[in-house]
Amino acid sequence: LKSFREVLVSSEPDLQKMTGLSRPDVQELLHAAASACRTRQPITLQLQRGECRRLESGLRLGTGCPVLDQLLRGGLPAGGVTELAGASGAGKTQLGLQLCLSVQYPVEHGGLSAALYICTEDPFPIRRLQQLISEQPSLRSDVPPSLIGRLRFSDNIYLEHAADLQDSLQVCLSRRAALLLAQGRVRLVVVDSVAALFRSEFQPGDWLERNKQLLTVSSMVHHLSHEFTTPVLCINQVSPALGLAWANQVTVRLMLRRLQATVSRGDQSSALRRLEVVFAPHLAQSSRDVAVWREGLRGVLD
Ligand SMILES: Nc1ncnc2c1ncn2[C@@H]1O[C@H](COP(=O)(O)OP(=O)(O)OP(=O)(O)O)[C@@H](O)[C@H]1O
Repeated sequence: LKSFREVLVSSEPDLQKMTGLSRPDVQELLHAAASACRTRQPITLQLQRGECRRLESGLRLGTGCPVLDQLLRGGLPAGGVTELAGASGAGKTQLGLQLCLSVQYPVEHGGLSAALYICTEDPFPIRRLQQLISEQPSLRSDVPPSLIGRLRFSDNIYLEHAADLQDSLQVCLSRRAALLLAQGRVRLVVVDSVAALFRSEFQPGDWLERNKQLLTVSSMVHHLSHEFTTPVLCINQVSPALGLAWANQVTVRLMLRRLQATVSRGDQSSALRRLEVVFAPHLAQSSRDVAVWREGLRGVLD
């Protein structure tokens, strides 16, 4: 062994064989060689689970429900892509609609501005949106009713229907969404759903082209979110159906599951759901039980 490099590129067992030294002595040799090569003192980083400074102080978009906001530490991060995954009927669209309303409140009530809602598969549920609007005073008892009365919710949701990937969704994201965000007219983008287009447009054999397109879409939403410090919510029916190319661009992944149990309240009943943080740099892996009521998605307290 003639150089530090030779020591450092050898494995512990090889060094033991070459030198006849004991394991602790070989470890000492490696430490000594590493210290001799180091020109600067090492910096110690303390990483704590659930702590991420970049998102720590950042702006959040509240959901309108204190239980969900507590789970999400204030709501959706303004600079990041959140994926909401779950089976059909789980209530993903309900949460997407609710966020389109909560974004319209003043910042002190957890809002930001207006919303852009991009539908790919199903038509936009306009009737349900109208019901959610009329039920806002019941959901948002924290906001003065006079303020709620002044908000013109349906005037501040831009709707787009993107029926295919390249001609519609990519054009919508790169042109219309970018323009609305640059003009400051919108501060939330919901895509409902990304997976639907990939499911319908690609056969299993087209994986290379599929991954290429996926990367294009995922980097587009990522770019929009960071460039304009805007929360982007991507609703997907199954996850992680889109694979690694997609997963790498998502900041937060949430999963909404419909459970067997039912909960009742007055004349209403709802299937119990569980909203779970699958991963997020600033959140612990945790969950809350929720129900879908006339006024929207709300945490169910024990
Ligand atoms: N007016 C309402 N009052 C109470 N609950 C409602 C109301 N409208 C819808 N829901 C609940 O929301 C469910 C549908 O949720 P949603 O459309 O968000 O599902 P999803 O997860 O988006 O499904 P998909 O992937 O098929 O679009 C219904 O099954 C019902 O339980």
